[in-house]
Amino acid sequence: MTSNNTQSRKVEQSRLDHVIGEIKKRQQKLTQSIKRAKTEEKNLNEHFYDDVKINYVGDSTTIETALSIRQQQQMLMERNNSWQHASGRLDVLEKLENNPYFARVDFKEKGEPGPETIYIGLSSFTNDKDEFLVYDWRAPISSIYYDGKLGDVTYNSPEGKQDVNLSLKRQFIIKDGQIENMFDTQETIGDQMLLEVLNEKSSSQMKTIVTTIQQEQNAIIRDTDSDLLFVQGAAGSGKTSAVLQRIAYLLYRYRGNLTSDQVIMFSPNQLFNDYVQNVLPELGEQNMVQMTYWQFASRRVPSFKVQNLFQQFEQEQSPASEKITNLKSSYAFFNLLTRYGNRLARGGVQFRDIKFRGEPFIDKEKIKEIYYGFNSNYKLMNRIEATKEELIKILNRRVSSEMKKKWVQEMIEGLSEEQLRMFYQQPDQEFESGDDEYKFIAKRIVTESLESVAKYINNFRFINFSAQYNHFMQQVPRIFDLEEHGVTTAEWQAEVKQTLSKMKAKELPIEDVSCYLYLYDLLTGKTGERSMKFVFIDEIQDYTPFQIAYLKFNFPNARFTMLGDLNQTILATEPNQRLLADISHLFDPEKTSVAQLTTSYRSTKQVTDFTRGILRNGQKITAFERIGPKPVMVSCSDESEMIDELADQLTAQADKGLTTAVITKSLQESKDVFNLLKQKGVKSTLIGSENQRLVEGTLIVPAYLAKGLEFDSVVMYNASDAVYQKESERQLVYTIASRAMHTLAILYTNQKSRLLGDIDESLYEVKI
Ligand SMILES: Nc1ncnc2c1ncn2[C@@H]1O[C@H](COP(=O)(O)OP(=O)(O)OP(=O)(O)O)[C@@H](O)[C@H]1O
Repeated sequence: MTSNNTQSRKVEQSRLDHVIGEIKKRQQKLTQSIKRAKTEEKNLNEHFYDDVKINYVGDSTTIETALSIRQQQQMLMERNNSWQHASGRLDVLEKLENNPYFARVDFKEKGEPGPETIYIGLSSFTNDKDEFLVYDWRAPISSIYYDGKLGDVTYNSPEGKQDVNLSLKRQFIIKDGQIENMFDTQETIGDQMLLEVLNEKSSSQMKTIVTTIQQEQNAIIRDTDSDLLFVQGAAGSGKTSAVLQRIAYLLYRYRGNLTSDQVIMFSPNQLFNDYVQNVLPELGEQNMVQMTYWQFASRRVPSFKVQNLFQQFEQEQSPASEKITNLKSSYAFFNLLTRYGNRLARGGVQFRDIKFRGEPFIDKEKIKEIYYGFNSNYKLMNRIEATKEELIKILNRRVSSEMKKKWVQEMIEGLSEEQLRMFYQQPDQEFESGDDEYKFIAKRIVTESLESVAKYINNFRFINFSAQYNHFMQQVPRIFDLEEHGVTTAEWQAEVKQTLSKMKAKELPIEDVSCYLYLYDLLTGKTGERSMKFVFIDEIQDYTPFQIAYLKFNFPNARFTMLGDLNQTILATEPNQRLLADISHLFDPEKTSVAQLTTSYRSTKQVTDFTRGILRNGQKITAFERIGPKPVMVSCSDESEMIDELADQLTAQADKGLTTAVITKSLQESKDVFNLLKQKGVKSTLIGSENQRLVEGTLIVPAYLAKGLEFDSVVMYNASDAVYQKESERQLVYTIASRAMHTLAILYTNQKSRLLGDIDESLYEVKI
């Protein structure tokens, strides 16, 4: 129902004018107080020492001086904090000024007399009398806007569940301080508003969805009970959107106890990081920490080159090595490593000599004796710490014997007067005798030289981690039933050989890097990043159970939100089938929630109905009623016709100012298409690496980089049967096609991929 009744619109506009007036007044006040605080800070800085009582006589006065300095510093800091806080607030007000709110709800609380009216916007705003003119969309009461139909509704407040009766729900579209449109709605969030939002063009940056959050999404956003919140959602159902608003919600809900650096989000690739980076700032919050699993793992092993996304996607694996990759990625393998780690308390740790000046200094036999000399109930962590302490003690004891060595004598003899003086504590240092001076210098030389050894010990370099990983792999057939996982001992041995030669060449396959890091952590007693409170993992279907278990181990105090679409696995690895079952072992079932999002908002009904047809055992996917053209399948006689067809389509799209992505299977094919188009004078941008930025216009992008993104129009290039044949590629085909918002074209030569064969013919047009 639309409420464009002129009278009520006038009333709303005049209320809006009033609120904007108040916001402007507040802005002025804040600007002045920032100015004042800045001037005060400047003055304080300039006259810092004027007000500090400096007195160098006697101990007590020095303390007084220090106190006085501290007080000055504190004042400075307070001024600084206050203007920084005020300027943060000013940023928010700037956002509110043009568009202070997007909704109004009227409701009556049980037992209260008249109905109350509240307005909901991006952030709260109160007038000088502390009356709320706007409520933050994250406030407990705002939930009724997203959750309830008119009538009785319940919401969660800090005091518990509250019942209210909702009598009006009004949505506004406000631009530059003017109400452009307003609707009254009975429903949770009126389709009309949603339609307006969804009909907009795509952009290279994701937008916020606060004005149209859907009820199921609201439940995900506001969940504060679960240790694990697992969101399964169809392509385009708003998983990523919901989760970004969830982060904003959590930062609001736990303000004071949670900062954005205690929230981390793992994303599928760096392109995606760029795509979502504006959402939180638009909501007035700072971005969380964001990285890919590859970045997370490879920064910890700087001496290795970790296999990247491109290599993973484009590698051809033999069936045997595929089986082994699956095994190494499994939860069973994670448990095996844990068991192996426990056994190391009894024997098997691989030590390395500690050398000094190229000579063995403490040999590995000695280190082993120390390490295993401690009480048998010592855990690995205590054992290594105690060993470290013992080795440092040995090091300290060796200083005096080392001082008598010939190299020290030679070194001192070779020093000029000036160089010698550099070792003095103070330039005019005096010694009782030449012998004293010699001893002093010798001690300094030796301690300085031994510093590198101390560092070596402190960094646990006396353990040879590569050899340890090798030892583990050699042990596997003895401590694990390989046959049960369909792997023969011979296959395993061949794999070990290959991994070792890769490690010699300083390369680590992605599945090995997690094992390697976990083993490292077990041995050194590293217990992860304990300060991280919330971990978000997007596209969870592309993670292996091992990686998830390792992330859980690495963030022991965090609550997890995992989002995924089990229909969109881009890397066709088998353990994903058991992903949910494996994950559930890691969390308390009482504290685990599973949410489903089934409506696809990204694509038109025609595109969604078509893409659903690609899936065999697809989860339930409902199309949102937004109408567009049917997808088109274009059969071309050969490659050159396919490029001609593509060029025609792109030219037509570009005229409409739409962003089109041409998605190919491999990077090489993207490069070829890009060059061929260039020859034809068609402008496009090749997205060949994760480090690029998304731009408007025509993009050529390989499938594995299109993950999580969306475009007005998608052309799936070369969807021929020769290219997409394997059943395991069905989800990849689905992922590609489901990137389209408004139009989708599929080009192929000869025969279209068999994976597109089951789609009902009424769902697409054919062009020959
Ligand atoms: N409640 C909503 N209101 C308006 N737009 C929405 C809403 N929910 C989702 N959308 C839009 O739908 C599109 C898809 O959302 P999003 O990328 O979050 O989906 P996803 O589930 O993460 O998709 P995929 O798994 O395919 O990457 C985005 O353009 C988003 O803005």
